[in-house]
Amino acid sequence: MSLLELDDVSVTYRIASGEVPAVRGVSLTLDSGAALGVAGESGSGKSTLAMALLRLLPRDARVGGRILLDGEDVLTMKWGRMRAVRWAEASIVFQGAQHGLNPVRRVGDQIAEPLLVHGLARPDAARKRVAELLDQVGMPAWRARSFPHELSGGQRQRVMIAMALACSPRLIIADEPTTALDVMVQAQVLTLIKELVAEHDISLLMISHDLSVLADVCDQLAVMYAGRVVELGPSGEVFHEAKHPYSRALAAAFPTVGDPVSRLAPKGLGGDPPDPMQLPGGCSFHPRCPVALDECASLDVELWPAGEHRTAACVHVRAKEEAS
Ligand SMILES: Nc1ncnc2c1ncn2[C@@H]1O[C@H](COP(=O)(O)OP(=O)(O)OP(=O)(O)O)[C@@H](O)[C@H]1O
Repeated sequence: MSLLELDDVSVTYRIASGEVPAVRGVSLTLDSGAALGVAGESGSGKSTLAMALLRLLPRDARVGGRILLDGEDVLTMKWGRMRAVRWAEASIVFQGAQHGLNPVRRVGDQIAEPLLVHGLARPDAARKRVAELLDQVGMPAWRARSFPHELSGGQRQRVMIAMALACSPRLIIADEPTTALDVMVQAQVLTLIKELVAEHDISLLMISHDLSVLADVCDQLAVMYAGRVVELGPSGEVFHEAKHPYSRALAAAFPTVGDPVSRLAPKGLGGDPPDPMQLPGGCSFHPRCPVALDECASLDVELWPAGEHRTAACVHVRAKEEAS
């Protein structure tokens, strides 16, 4: 059964000079207990999509489509219900924990806050739960008394994860949870996320520009380009044998040391992602695509079946499918 279902979700920011179509017609599902990764370069709309899920976008953002969390449409929820859902049913871990934590409050108080606000524990029980949560993220209980500036980047990110776990949500959205960390700490935090998700049967929607990280943690991978999903499928398959030329280039941009598959992959992408206010006609990727055909300048192909449980939005995939 799907815990999260996105149906034709779009997000447009209204700014002084016009409209920015940041997310365009995204449909995805995340099953209970599963992990879905959303990959893409900077500006592809990943964070906008994540924020839309819990209605955390600024007022100038207009969201369309349907976002069903356990069958309930997030976009039409009353604010009271929305507040109850945040933390308790779905929580979010942001990129760079220094921005997510209050610098002048002890971390234990911050971890306890969602429990107290949602009336899930009285202060004494909340204190015990904080110690338990710190233990789960590999930190000693006395750290509850620390202020964020007394912790390392990795420890701060662990605190954010403890906060996200506090109310035992069914869904955690992790937006670049390890990007600001050095490689060793990144690996530790990723292992922690994997373990916690498996142990607590939590569904995970994880966002990263790094396909290799997502392939390691997630079951399914969605690759976004210019606000659209251009490829979707089991993560190992999308990472190692991507069907869309953009996913192939993205995978090649993060070669795995000693992995012959990634060494054979095409080189990283040239050029820049397009300005969403001036998207190229046809397939948005065609000006950067190494295998573009003339028709790609005018034809915007939808997601086509690309093997079992896989889809990709590319004219070559469509041609192969039509020929078979
Ligand atoms: N508040 C805003 N007002 C106007 N445009 C915005 C706003 N926030 C984001 N955008 C634009 O929406 C597009 C998608 O941005 P978003 O931050 O979702 O991308 P991203 O893939 O998460 O990038 P990154 O990895 O750099 O965080 C970008 O073109 C960005 O400039």
